[in-house]
Amino acid sequence: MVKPSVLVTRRWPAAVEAQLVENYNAVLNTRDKPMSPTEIRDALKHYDAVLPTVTDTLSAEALDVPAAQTKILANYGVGYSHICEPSARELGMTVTNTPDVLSECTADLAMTLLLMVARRAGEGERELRAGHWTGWRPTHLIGTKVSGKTLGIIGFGRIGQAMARRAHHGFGMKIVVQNRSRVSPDVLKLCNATQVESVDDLLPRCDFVSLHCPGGATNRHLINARRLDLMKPDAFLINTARGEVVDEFALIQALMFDVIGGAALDVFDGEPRISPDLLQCDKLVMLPHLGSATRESREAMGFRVLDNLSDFFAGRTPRDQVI
Ligand SMILES: NC(=O)c1ccc[n+]([C@@H]2O[C@H](COP(=O)([O-])OP(=O)(O)OC[C@H]3O[C@@H](n4cnc5c(N)ncnc54)[C@H](O)[C@@H]3O)[C@@H](O)[C@H]2O)c1
Ligand SMILES: O=C(O)[C@H](O)CO
Repeated sequence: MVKPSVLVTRRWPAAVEAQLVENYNAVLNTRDKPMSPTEIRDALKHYDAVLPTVTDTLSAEALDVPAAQTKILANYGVGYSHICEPSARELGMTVTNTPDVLSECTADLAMTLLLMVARRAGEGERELRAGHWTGWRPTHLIGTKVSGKTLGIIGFGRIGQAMARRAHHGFGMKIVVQNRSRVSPDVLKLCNATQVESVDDLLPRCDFVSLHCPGGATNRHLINARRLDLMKPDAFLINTARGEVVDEFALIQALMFDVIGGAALDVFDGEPRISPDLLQCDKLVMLPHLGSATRESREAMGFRVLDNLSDFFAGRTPRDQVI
């Protein structure tokens, strides 16, 4: 039997690549450079499966391929807002993602960012490495206590709940959540969380606000100038969701004019390009999209893609089918 042809758009962990090559007629991207829209369109014409990541833009334009050979986009990652849903549907393509296996590690990173921005860890490290540390003193780099404070979580799905567990059970934080749909009382009870009706209700109540909703057009600029204004002047914003969820221009203004206390970002609008103005903000911690970047999660994400592919090619519904 001819093995299905599979294109992998980036380097993946070695053990997963080895399995892909064994099971499929797989082409790996040994250059590890993001594919251009033309390369993506070309791939859709020639491969049975394309395995993209967040760095590939599968826009309406890229998916405008009349005689596509590709029947499945098996995404490496849980967020799939880089794939145009209506176009994928129109082409009859199946789309899968890799939930769960990265939730704990992404929540760890969100907590890392929360602690770093509250305790001014980035500023401290920059000062020390620049050789500007003059020694311990009572007024040096005074941060904010985390324990017992109120954390607002926008998007109470897998990662939002993992974040709440860390904050509540580890740091005694009070949890307030806002989610698109109603959260079951049993789930709220696990962290003694309160669900509010809207983002506008949540923001003024919180000392920290952490974003865990998907990106895409619907959530673009969910956090804008008006909503930043609703936050407490000493509150902190943490974003490990998607860059477009926050209006970066509004955030820069809010940081420059002390509208909020600080922010910590793992994701950026138009990444890896970073607005030069963000680099000037001292009260900002920035990491290069590291949420799921552990050996364990990245391998598990790859094996989850393999599971989805083997279901699909065996004629079964993949466990992680999202489109
Ligand atoms: N930084 C990283 O490396 C990294 C890693 C993994 C995931 N992510 C991002 O995190 C997102 C969440 O992942 P997940 O597995 O928790 O997804 P999930 O589907 O389990 O949870 C998302 C939740 O957000 C809710 N939601 C959607 N829009 C909302 C809105 N406007 N207001 C309030 N709630 C809203 C949904 O109802 C859902 O409960 C992904 O889509 C991805 O973009 C980032
Ligand atoms: O959505 C995801 O899974 C991350 O952003 C990339 O791993």
